[in-house]
Amino acid sequence: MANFPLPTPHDVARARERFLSAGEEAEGAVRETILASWRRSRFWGVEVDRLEPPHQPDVDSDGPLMRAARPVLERLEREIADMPLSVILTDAHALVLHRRTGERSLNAHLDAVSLAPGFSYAEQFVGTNGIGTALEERKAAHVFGHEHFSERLQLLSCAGAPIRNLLTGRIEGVIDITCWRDDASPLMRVLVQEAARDIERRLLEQSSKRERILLQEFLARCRRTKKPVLCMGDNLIITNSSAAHLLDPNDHVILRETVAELLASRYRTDVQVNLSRGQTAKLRFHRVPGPTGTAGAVVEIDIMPRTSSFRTETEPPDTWLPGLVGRSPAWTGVCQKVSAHCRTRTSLLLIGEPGVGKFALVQAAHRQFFPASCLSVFDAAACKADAPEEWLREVEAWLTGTDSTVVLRHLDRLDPTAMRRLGNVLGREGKHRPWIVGTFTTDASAGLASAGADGLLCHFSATVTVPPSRHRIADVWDLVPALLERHTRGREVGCAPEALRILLRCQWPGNVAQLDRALQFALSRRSAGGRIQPQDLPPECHVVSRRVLTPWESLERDAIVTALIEAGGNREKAAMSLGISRATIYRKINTYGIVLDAPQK
Ligand SMILES: Nc1ncnc2c1ncn2[C@@H]1O[C@H](COP(=O)(O)OP(=O)(O)OP(=O)(O)O)[C@@H](O)[C@H]1O
Repeated sequence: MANFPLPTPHDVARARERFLSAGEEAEGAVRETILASWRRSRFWGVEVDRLEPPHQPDVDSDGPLMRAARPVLERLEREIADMPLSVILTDAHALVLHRRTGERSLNAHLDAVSLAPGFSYAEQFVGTNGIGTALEERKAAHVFGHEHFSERLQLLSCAGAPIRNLLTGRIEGVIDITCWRDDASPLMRVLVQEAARDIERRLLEQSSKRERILLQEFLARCRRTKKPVLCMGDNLIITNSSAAHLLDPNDHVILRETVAELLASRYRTDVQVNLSRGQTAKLRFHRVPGPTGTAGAVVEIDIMPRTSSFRTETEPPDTWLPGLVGRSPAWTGVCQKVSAHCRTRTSLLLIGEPGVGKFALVQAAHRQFFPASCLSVFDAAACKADAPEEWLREVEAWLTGTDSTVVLRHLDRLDPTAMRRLGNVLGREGKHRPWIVGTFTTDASAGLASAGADGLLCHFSATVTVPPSRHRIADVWDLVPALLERHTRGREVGCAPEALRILLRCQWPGNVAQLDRALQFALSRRSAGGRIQPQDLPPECHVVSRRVLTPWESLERDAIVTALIEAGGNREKAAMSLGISRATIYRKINTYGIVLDAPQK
């Protein structure tokens, strides 16, 4: 508490005027927390005369925070009924989830300044205010009248208190009371702090048995290791201090998605991911069972020895198949298995996401072990759904009449009847015995294993799952030069270290095929030669999220990335060129996980 007289509203108004017009910072004329917040608001580029907080239509009005807060809000609302006060609850990003106001004119004014459900009152969008400033300061804040940065908020006073998850210490939201400037009282701050504590207690009670189990498992693992450890449940991510030190916000996005994917799939192994600062991390994944189903996962993170931008060449492992590159254990393991099945002509179903290299593996193994015989490829995409006989007849003729290799590609495209009939065909023994390989493409968003493949498994003697690129990201080191070489015969085109870093950070939902397309795109922009630079890469390389976008969202994301690159990374210029507000571009950059590393030329 300050032990000198608090500045009068008149002093504050004058200090604000001088700060805004001349950048003067009159010591003592305004509280230090407010001055710090004004500086931040200026740094964010918040416009004093324009108030345009970003809007998100889908607010989570029945999430854990809202459920815990509901009785507390109802009690407060009863207490303030008919008073010129508004009670507001936001999430941890200052997005308003709930507002209840005791007086009509105040209600209308709050609508006019968009302090309403679905709008974000984060400091970076609206400047100093009780909600955003409490989140920035991570403690209760009150902002009276002229202390607000924005002109449009001068008539209001507000007090906000952060609500913490007492298990994790993470801030879950803010409870705020807002009133007219002249009705303000320091008691508002006391009131919101009490309400925040009540909500925190209820959140703790509500936190399910699952979270407690998960937390115990996390603590037990942390006691056994000094390595970075991360724990993830439905609404919970906890890290130990070495993980907190290691990971930045972009890594959190990557890890959250990877762990969610592992939780959703039957895939149970260690995976590799590339962190945004360039290290490769091996994730040791431990599923934690809950009272019903899975409670979540505890993940130990091993940082692999750092390789420089130019990795040292080592001898290719004997598992390498001709024309294929990659030396991650996950990939060489797959090469080994396919080679073994090829040598013994064991019929094989290869399962994996689009573009992971299933067909390339069969081609390479065939070339390695049966170089003199032919490879026959039947693509199920060519099998007519209403008349599959023709395709099946042709397949059968080859299966029973040749000892070459027969590849049945894209078996996922067959409908159940055609699959059953193909099963019968595969069951009939022919005079010759070719090596039969089926490929089954799974949906990237459905995880590694797919229920659709189950019906086919019994018709093949073995199955091999080809892991997606994001789980063997170190292979990108070898893939980039190999794929470039394919498209630039005779032309010397390399990849600058900064561009390679971006390629290593990408999640590649379309796998090697997508990496190949990205390199072809970059080459088309480098027709004059020279090394590929970050700005040559396609827009999807500049994002860290792997959320599946609608076609419209992809177009929007690409337009924003392109505008940002053209504006040299300047968000304001990019927003202007797109004809959208600065607040909107900030929100979209967050939503799409757009990351532009260095200032772009
Ligand atoms: N390890 C690798 N080394 C070199 N090229 C690779 C490797 N893996 C994949 N490729 C290349 O990536 C592209 C996609 O591979 P491929 O067609 O085999 O994928 P797929 O898994 O069969 O895809 P889909 O299921 O979508 O048909 C091809 O150009 C292939 O040559």
